[in-house]
Amino acid sequence: MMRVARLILASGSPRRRELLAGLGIAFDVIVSDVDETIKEEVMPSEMVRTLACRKASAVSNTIQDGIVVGADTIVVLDGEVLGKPVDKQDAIHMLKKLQGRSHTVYSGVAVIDAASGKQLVDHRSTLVHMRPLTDAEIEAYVETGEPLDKAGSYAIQGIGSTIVDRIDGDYFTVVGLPMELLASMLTSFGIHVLKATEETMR
Ligand SMILES: Cc1cn([C@H]2C[C@H](O)[C@@H](COP(=O)(O)OP(=O)(O)OP(=O)(O)O)O2)c(=O)[nH]c1=O
Repeated sequence: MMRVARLILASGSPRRRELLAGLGIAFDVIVSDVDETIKEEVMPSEMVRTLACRKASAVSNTIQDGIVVGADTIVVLDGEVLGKPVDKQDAIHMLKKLQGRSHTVYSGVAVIDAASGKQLVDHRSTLVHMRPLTDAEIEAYVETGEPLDKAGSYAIQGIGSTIVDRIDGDYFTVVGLPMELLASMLTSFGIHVLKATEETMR
């Protein structure tokens, strides 16, 4: 039988958990409390890479063995970084800025082998075109509660699907975990998604 190293998702995001579960590979979830502030001015790509590494290493530092995956997602409009809203007012404010315009979603992924310390980090970005929204629509959307734990205050996979006109790029990057990128990174750590799936189906 093929040896599959213990895979660990260093994320409290239910979306990331569901996406990884969709690959059919067993994994554990270990969530750590990391400081998500970055002091220096950095490019958005650098920001999501740094935070993904911070999340993965916070977990890999606490274990001896395992392949740890961390990720981070931000929304960027005209150079302004929109993270998760602090409250409903903040969510309304973000959506008023995003409506009727295009923005870029950046997702960083870091994979660390806790035993060897080997580390890979990369990112993807996707352009999202949001349709124009009335103030009443924005308020109704925020009242659903869906925007409150999402970068940019919307979820493309949920009710937010009705406010996105179209995207240019990878859908999973917007949801928070670029799957094609992750699978290719895992290959470098000996975890072959398609081969592993074949094994489990036998
Ligand atoms: C834009 C967008 C973001 N999101 C979510 C994905 C992430 O959970 C969240 C961005 O916040 P993150 O700080 O990247 O992640 P998190 O705090 O939820 O989880 P963790 O740090 O433990 O991994 O926004 C969606 O679910 N759908 C979307 O369309």
